Amino acid sequence: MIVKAFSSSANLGAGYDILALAHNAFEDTIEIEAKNSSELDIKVEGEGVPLAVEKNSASYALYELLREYNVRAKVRLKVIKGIPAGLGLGSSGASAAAAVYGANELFKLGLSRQELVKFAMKGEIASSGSPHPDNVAASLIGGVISVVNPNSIKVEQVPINLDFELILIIPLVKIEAKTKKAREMVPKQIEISKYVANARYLSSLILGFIKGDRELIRLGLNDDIVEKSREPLFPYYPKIKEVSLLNNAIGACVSGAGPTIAIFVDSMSDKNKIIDESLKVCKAYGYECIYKLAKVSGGAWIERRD
Ligand SMILES: Nc1ncnc2c1ncn2[C@@H]1O[C@H](COP(=O)(O)OP(=O)(O)O)[C@@H](O)[C@H]1O
Ligand SMILES: N[C@@H](CCOP(=O)(O)O)C(=O)O
Repeated sequence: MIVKAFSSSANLGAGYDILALAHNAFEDTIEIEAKNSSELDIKVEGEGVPLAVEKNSASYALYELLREYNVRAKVRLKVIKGIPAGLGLGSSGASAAAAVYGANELFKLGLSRQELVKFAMKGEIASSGSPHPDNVAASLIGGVISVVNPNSIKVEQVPINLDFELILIIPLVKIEAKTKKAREMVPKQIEISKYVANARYLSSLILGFIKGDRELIRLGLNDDIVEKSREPLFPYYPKIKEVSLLNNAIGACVSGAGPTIAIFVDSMSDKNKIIDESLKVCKAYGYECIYKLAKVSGGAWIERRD
């Protein structure tokens, strides 16, 4: 069986560990097949990813799912990366999402996409040390998702009533254990005024998506807490955001834990100028960046069943 899942941008605006968006910028592919066996055994194959079951987000998630449902089988799991890892594009989350989605079909477990989030998110323990559900939920379910409850895992799709696309500004860097480091940078305590400002942004962003209100989305694509605390990882971000807004972008935010920047644009935005100016900002800060256009995408899918 061949399964695919798209990349994602998490932490939209002030939606840290809450709001994420699946997009068709890149996709991961998982090959999964199983033979009968008296016990569960998973063999990981792939290039450029850890091959130890407990170190690969896809096999870690798969193991948790199959153990929970007492599946005894010899499973071959091949991870074929299309999403560059460590750049804030939900790379670890996408293959975990594809792995559990494929296993659910292969072993006829009958779980919903929402129910599979609980297992896919465990895969993020392998990649970042924390089971954050946002990326995997977006890659599993598609669209824009909001993690309403991380414990009972309640995830809802946010209706999107504005036509927009993304310009992803992607620095070609390698930050070892990037998301793990980025999560350690988030403050444990904040002033109430910062909480209220971020709650306003989040409210504005979600209302903007639902009402299709460009101005509300622009107001909502801000974060005074997490993005600010992680800025040393992407010093070019404030300037990229400034030049994007000057050229009539809807707004911009850090994609996941970065270093990629997601710029929301529509027919009113000067896309070419935003791309040119943003790449110049990258250079000015000493980074080599590429850009990728993307649209909101669907969730994981079965490419081939046999
Ligand atoms: N299946 C996988 N796909 C991508 N990265 C993985 C996978 N399994 C484990 N990893 C590890 O996770 C890290 C990348 O994940 P992360 O830091 O969350 O960045 P991102 O999700 O932005 O790609 C890398 O260190 C990589 O070795
Ligand atoms: N909410 C997470 C999102 C990480 O996204 P990634 O694409 O950078 O892995 C976090 O900010 O830790």
